[in-house]
Amino acid sequence: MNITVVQHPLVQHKLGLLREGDISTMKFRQLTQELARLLAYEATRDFELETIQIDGWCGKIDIEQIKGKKVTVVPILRAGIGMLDGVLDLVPSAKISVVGLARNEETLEPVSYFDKFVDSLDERIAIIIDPMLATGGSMNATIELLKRKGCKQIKAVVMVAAPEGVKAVNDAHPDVQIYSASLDSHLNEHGYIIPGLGDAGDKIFGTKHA
Ligand SMILES: O=P(O)(O)OC[C@H]1O[C@H](OP(=O)(O)OP(=O)(O)O)[C@H](O)[C@@H]1O
Ligand SMILES: O=c1cc[nH]c(=O)[nH]1
Ligand SMILES: [Mg+2]
Repeated sequence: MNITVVQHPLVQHKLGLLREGDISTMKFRQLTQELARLLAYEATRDFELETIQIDGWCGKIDIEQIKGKKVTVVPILRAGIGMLDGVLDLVPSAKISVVGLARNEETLEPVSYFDKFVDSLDERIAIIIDPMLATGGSMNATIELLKRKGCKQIKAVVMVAAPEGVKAVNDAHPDVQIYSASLDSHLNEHGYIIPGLGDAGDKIFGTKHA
């Protein structure tokens, strides 16, 4: 299975705190941002650098900068929004593309309701963010939208992944690297990740049901 599970102690500690059953909206949101920041650090580790010359205080010097056009971060609505600020802390000049998808609770198929992409996607690295990779339907739909717009370098950053979703993405898009804080056990009969986090969107937006 092609996935990078980030084993950093801070990542594992924060993930454990997120799994608390009756966690508050405030705590879930805060931990999601902290985790997103750490996961983004790992996902950007292989970004290419180029050397440029600038005027330093003592004359011309060579410095390194990230090569190419600015990255685009792609939150999948709604829950992906919860990770956005954490990722932007690390890549503050990133452009943001948005994809709105909601899973049909019966069929588990993603239903598209919005998208808005930045330009020149063929020249940008896209980092898709969504806390949950369950069946993989939402992630694959987003990857397909990006590829249709010409995007060639895509990374997927999630907090928790199910083996079923990782396989679905690996099979359809072997070129897309997946980063996660955890590879969990399986999906239950309702398509929820076990042990997972429950409904991440509801927990981030405070719409969680009793
Ligand atoms: O891998 P999949 O089976 O497609 O499931 C994962 C998707 O489900 C959740 O979103 P949801 O549809 O609940 O929307 P929300 O973010 O508005 O809560 C989650 O945030 C993912 O986008
Ligand atoms: O476990 C899951 C699966 C889909 N969406 C969620 O928010 N959680
Ligand atoms: Mg949801």
